[in-house]
Amino acid sequence: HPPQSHPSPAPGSALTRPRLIPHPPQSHPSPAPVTPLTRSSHTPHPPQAHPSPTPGSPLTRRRFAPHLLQVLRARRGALQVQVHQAPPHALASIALACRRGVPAHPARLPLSLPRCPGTARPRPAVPVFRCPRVPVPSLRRSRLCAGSSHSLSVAERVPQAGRRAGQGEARRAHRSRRRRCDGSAAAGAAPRPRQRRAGPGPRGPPAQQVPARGPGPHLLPLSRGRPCPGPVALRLPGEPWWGGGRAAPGPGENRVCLSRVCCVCPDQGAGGTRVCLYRVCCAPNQGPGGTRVCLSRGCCVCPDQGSGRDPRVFVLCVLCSKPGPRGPGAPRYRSGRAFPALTSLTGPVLCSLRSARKGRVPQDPRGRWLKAAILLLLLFAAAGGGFVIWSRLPTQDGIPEGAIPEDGVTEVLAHHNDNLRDKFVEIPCSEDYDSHKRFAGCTPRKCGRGVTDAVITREEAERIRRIAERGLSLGGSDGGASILDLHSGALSLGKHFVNLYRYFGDKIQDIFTEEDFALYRDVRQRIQQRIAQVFGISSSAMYLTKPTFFSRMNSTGAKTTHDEYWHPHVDKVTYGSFDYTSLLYLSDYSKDFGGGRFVFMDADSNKTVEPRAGRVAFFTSGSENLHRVEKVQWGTRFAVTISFSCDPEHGIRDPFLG
Ligand SMILES: O=C(O)CCC(=O)C(=O)O
Ligand SMILES: [Fe+2]
Repeated sequence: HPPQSHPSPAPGSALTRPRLIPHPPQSHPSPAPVTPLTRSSHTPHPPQAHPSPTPGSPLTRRRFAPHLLQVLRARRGALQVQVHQAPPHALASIALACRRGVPAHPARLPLSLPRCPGTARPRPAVPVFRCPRVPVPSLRRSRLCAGSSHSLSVAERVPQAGRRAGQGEARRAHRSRRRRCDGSAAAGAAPRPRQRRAGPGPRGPPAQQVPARGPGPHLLPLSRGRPCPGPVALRLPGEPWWGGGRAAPGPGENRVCLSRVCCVCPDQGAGGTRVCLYRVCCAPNQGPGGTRVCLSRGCCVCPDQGSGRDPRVFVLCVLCSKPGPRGPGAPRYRSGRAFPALTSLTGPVLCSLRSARKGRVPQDPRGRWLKAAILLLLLFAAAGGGFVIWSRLPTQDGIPEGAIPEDGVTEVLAHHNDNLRDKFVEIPCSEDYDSHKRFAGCTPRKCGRGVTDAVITREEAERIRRIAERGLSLGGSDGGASILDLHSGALSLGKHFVNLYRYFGDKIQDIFTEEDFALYRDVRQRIQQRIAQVFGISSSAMYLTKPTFFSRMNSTGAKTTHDEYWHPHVDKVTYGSFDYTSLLYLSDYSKDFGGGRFVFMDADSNKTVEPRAGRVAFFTSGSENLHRVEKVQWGTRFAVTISFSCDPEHGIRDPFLG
């Protein structure tokens, strides 16, 4: 479902590209007559035809922003491969880590990037240099783990720290982690940073695109978790739960502690987990955060933010577990008990009962007793608190029952039978925009959400829907969500995407007419003007950005994470470049399809927008507008996501035929 994973976009910036639509007909003969793509007949052009990562030397910390390192190291040091073939979610996380300046699309990068030489200083590819350095608190100074990237940078430091400091803390932590969590306990095995796989997010790539390397953690289902102990949320009372934490500046800016030994950095996560960490985990018993489950004393996950069994969520937690120093000066729980060292944290136990056994080293009996006690405790918790946990288990769509009311408790912001002239609700802006370059006359100062049925007529919507139907009929996802991006040509096909323009070449004119495209351009122009008017900004300071795409959703089960459109997400986090999102609905809720309502997820309640042909919903893209789409229950839902950025560098052109 990620429009970013456009199969083969033309290199170069969309703004400078002489021709937006690539037509390399020689190598890809166009089929005639125009027929739907089938897997046997189409010739995909996926840069994602991932070559195996080129082994490079470990990237040194000195050279890379740790955030970025995190992302890159997650692909085992294969910088060039990582960046080049980065699936959309990885790019998003790089962008997130770097905050800005990271190319928005892999195609803008040189296709063959230099290897990182074994010993010499690595010569990283373009994006690395574009990342501003962000100070990360040193391990020694910080007793709290500052989230995944911090922890990962611990892992990075291990070999050096180990050599230098012998039995240093980092080395112990690393050994312990390996022994318990990654199943690679064999003596002498090379230190291996945890593979982080970005979560699905609303538009994550298929998991199989990021193959796990080596034995991964043996994951236990979330149901073995237990409700969180009181979190130390760095949040002021009364602050909205999405209002962010008050914590140290820098990457830990939004850091929120789930316990005294585990903090997360919402601004550093990747993929779906980043949505999870993005405030939700951090919400102390409010909103979706109420569904938070702790896998260990210091490690919580949000089952409502993606599959609770998602290893990515888990791994992040593992990385979070970090022991505080021992000794008299060591920090203590409120109870007065000292923080346990990592070896006695329950995280690893939960992480891998099996692998922990395999790689076990002799332990002192106290540790064993402690473990037994913890296990017993968990058993009791499972029995006694069974109902609580059960009631919070994710439902089929990944949303724990009770956490997000399905019906009844929600407020309807826009009913499908209403014909709304203009409805607008102003809400305070989140801080998301502060971490991006601001553009006068565009970057939101006034935030909110609006719905209007007065910009696009139902007839226009119907015509647009027919364009979508025509295009999507040529392909279509195996799962319940298909996309068509007229700008890049990306079209869902089976479990992947193909480039419509490449495939059909000039034959594309048999599918679409210039009239179709003119209508599409006109419609987006009018939506842009309305957004500008409502938010009091200048329309000319807004740039259409990618992904802008048609979506077709039905009740077919998801076959890949692309199809999982229902995850709560924040567009600015998911897509990076978005400042204003708009949705033009092309079919009617309750007439053409059931389910599939758009839901703003606020702390106090959910607010739904019921799609209606010609209806435009628009909102600022930051976390003040966390949202999701309900699963479609029956029928087919068509919509267009039209997105705008204030950054001209992220602008894309309208599609033209010919
Ligand atoms: O189709 C919708 O209603 C919402 C889609 C969405 O949230 C998105 O494209 O980011
Ligand atoms: Fe969205």
